[in-house]
Amino acid sequence: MKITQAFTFEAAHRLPRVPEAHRCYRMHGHSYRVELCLEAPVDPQTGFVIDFFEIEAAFGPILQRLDHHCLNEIEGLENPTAENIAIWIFDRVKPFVPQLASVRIYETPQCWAEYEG
Ligand SMILES: Nc1nc2c(c(=O)[nH]1)N=C([C@H](O)[C@H](O)COP(=O)(O)OP(=O)(O)OP(=O)(O)O)CN2
Ligand SMILES: [Zn+2]
Repeated sequence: MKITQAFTFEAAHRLPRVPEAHRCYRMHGHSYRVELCLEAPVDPQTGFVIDFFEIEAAFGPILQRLDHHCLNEIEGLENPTAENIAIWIFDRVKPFVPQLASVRIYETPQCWAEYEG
C-alpha cells in the first residue's frame, strides 16, 4: 500500500551553477510543495501503513529548517535545485521513516522532481 502526505514551505534560493543570464541565477522565491510517499503493508490492527501524525512529527523539524529560509545557506543545499532538495529531504527523513519510498518536490504546480533513493 502507498500513502502520501503533502507539506508546503516558503523559501528563497538562487541557482549558482546556471549562466549569469539565466533568471534563476538571481535570488528569488518559491512556494514549495513536498510530497512524502510511503510504501508498506497495512497493519490489520490499526488499518494504517503509518499514522499521518507520525509522519508529521518526523518531518516537522526538517521542514522548519527549510521554511522561510534561504536554501543556499543550508548545509548540503548550496545548489538548491528541485532535484537536490528532493535528495536532501529523502536522506534526512528516511532514517526516521523507513517506509519512505519517494520524495516529490514541486517548485511550481507544473514542475517537480521525484527521488526514490
Ligand atoms: N531541472 C530543473 N530545472 C530548473 C530548476 C530546477 O530546480 N530543476 N529550477 C529553476 C528555477 O528555480 C526557476 O526559478 C524556476 O522557474 P520559475 O520561473 O519559477 O518557473 P516557471 O518558469 O515555470 O514560472 P513562470 O510563472 O513562468 O515564472 C529553473 N529550472
Ligand atoms: Zn527557483
